[in-house]
Amino acid sequence: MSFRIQPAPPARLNRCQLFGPGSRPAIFEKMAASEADVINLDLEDSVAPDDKDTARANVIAAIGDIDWGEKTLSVRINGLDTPYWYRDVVEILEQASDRIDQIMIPKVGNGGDLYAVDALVTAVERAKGRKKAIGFEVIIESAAGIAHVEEIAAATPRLQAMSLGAADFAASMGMATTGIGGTQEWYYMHREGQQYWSDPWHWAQAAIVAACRTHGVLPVDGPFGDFSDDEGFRAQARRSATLGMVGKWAIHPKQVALSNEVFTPSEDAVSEAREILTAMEEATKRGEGATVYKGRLVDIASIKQAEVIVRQAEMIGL
Ligand SMILES: CCC(=O)SCCNC(=O)CCNC(=O)[C@H](O)C(C)(C)COP(=O)(O)OP(=O)(O)OC[C@H]1O[C@@H](n2cnc3c(N)ncnc32)[C@H](O)[C@@H]1OP(=O)(O)O
Ligand SMILES: O=CC(=O)O
Ligand SMILES: [Mg+2]
Repeated sequence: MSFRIQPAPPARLNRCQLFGPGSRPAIFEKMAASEADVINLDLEDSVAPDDKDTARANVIAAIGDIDWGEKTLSVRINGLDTPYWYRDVVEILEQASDRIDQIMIPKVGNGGDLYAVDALVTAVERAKGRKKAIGFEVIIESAAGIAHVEEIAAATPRLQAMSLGAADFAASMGMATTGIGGTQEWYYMHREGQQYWSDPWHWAQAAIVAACRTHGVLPVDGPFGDFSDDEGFRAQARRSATLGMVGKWAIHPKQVALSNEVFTPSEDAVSEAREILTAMEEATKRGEGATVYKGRLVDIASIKQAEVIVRQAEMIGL
């Protein structure tokens, strides 16, 4: 046990991040009207190379012109391996209104990548006298990214959130699939004529959650490509929530309600968590560190578990 106290992540909702291409301004108002906690206007992979300049201009205008309500507003810039990213950073910070909350940096490979973006962002913010320091979020979506995940989580105090990007991750790892998240046909165990599907994303998700929790960053599950498969999305999101992730991307508006459903604790879960806290308060008054709740052990660790759910419920206002 370290003497260091685990830092709290940013106290804001991140149950669903809705993405939309910066080259498709007709959907921006629809994104703003959605129930997503976070909006990601994309300049990266959903925008064709010839549209990069127009998309950047659309996004810069939309940041100030559209009423984004209480949402966290984020722009996904292009990767550091492209000729576009520095202009994304410079033009957004020179021209966009203070309504932007964060930029998302894709395909981060090590802590030095974030140092480089931080240096550029800091210089432009100072030059323009911007009062609101912009936050960062990153996507772990390469072999290098997952190999250096803890260094990345620790790289800058600007970092708020970290997502697993299953599509690029699979490509970078050489995984034999074109599926984006969810169950993979060939990833199964075989016993006595039966197949049992396992979860190829689990180990990377667990590494991301551990790095994020160590450094006070929000861990988020990325895209689930088959937006016709609601049950597949739910199952993926439930596994992520169980592992400690706080939310998931929506790459189509119909995934927003599914994600909010999974990452909002149910009434039963919240009542049970509150009852555990009460049971432990009473146990503490009796001088006991452990007691029985509904026929099972609860102890001081149960207080911390229950507090995770109660804190989330309080943020949502349940
Ligand atoms: C996989 C790796 C990644 O990097 S994922 C992150 C980057 N990708 C993206 O940002 C893609 C985001 N999604 C989209 O571009 C679109 O949703 C795609 C998947 C192309 C589907 O668009 P479309 O064919 O218009 O869908 P649809 O006809 O079913 O739309 C129904 C109504 O919803 C709207 N809509 C569509 N997409 C969005 C969105 N992202 N946000 C908000 N609204 C959206 C459509 O305009 C349509 O609205 P209406 O009913 O006509 O009023
Ligand atoms: O950017 C996201 C991904 O899955 O790739
Ligand atoms: Mg990607």
